[in-house]
Amino acid sequence: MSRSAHPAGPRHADVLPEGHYSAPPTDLNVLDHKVWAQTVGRGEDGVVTVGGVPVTRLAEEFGTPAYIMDEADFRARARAWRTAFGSDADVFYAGKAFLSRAVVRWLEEEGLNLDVCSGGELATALSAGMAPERIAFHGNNKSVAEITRAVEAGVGRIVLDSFQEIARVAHIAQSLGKRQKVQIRITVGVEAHTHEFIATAHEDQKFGIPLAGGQAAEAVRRALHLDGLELIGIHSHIGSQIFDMSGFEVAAHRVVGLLKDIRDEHGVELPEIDLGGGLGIAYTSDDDPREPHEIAKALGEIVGRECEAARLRTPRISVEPGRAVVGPTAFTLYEVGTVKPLEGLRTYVSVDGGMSDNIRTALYDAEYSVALVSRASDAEPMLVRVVGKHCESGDIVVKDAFLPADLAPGDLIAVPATGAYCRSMASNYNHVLRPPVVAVKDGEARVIVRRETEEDLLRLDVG
Ligand SMILES: Cc1ncc(COP(=O)(O)O)c(C=O)c1O
Ligand SMILES: N[C@@H](CCCC[NH3+])C(=O)O
Repeated sequence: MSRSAHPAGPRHADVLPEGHYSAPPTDLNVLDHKVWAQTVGRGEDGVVTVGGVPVTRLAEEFGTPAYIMDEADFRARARAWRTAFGSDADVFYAGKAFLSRAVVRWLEEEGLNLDVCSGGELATALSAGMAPERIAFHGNNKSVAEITRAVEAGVGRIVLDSFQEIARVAHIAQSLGKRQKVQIRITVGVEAHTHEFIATAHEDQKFGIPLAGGQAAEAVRRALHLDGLELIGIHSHIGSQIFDMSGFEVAAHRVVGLLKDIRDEHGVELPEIDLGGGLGIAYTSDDDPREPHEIAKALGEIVGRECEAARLRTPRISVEPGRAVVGPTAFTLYEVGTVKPLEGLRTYVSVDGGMSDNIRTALYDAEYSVALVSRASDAEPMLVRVVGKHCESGDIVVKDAFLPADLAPGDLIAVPATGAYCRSMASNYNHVLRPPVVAVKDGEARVIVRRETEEDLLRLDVG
């Protein structure tokens, strides 16, 4: 995710501080569709529209800050994954990226399944009418209550993450008189090229059972002999926001290797493998994401080739994209509150949200871009840091970016590519109310997750 510092042109060369900014774009009014949702555009009056609706109308009707989601774009991306993987594979959307009942319905209509990783996500899916057999249940520490609910509901699979969980799920299923379909999540020992907090396939982290030292093989041995379990496959998820395909390829190779060992030891050919999510998206114009059909082709080829060499029946593949489906489909709309130029440094632009609606910059040093969306401007670019309203100097939304020098309080600015892991990781820090999610399509806008109110906040405070 790193970018190198560029000389920023004569106007800035003598005043720019150390940083990781690119040169200012030649025209700040242009919106790059690498990072903006597909139906976003700038009208003749300079106001940005999405799904045919001007952002000024959205701000008036729904307030700011707000996450604005392009429903047509979400559906198109979901469909692109479905089409790329075809009928021999399953696509499980990872609900942790962003989940709401409307999203569950879109997924069902577009033919995607759903990965949930908590009782809350499971409850959301079930309450929206998702067929339980299309749900995969994840997590490294599912509670007994969560497992019981999932087994009772009849989820399509539970992904087992530890030896204790193998025994726990078997016991719960058996006591409910059921045989639960399960996969075992293994750690393939790949160092994914991403931020260390979101890499999950190296050995020294909490997820999965290591392939190393025969541990995964031992987990399979146990699962195959427990009456409450039907072992249907092996799962691997190497991390998130990954551009380099080689990690996925190594993972696929090692998972197929384990299938072969299982066949050789037990005479059983497991019918499925899941290769997780993790495909990166463009947060800035410097990022070059891979397309679903590229990953489908690469994974299909490697699994097919290796299974043929091992004389294994090719298992059904599944994948779990989250960010790559929903990330690019939304932007966060903010109103500018104050504009504070710091001589020789940069201009601090304070917005009406911050780290409570987007923690990713503080947590992962993530990079974002930003644009003035309530009007066009021909003013010179100025180097800005977009910050929130929280009592924290690390409350940064966009670390280094350029906005027009005539930016003023009351202007609307928007940060694109905030569909994934922003609303789902939002907090009430400083008792700030979480923003709504507004879905826009064909000239219509509707709230799919409403803005939190002070009543919502106080309802929980029962002391
Ligand atoms: C098991 C599992 N599957 C899928 C995902 C989705 O990842 P991403 O949003 O990067 O596609 C995650 C999160 O990293 C995960 O932990
Ligand atoms: N929440 C992370 C990714 C973790 C994905 C879940 N395993 C992000 O915002 O990038």
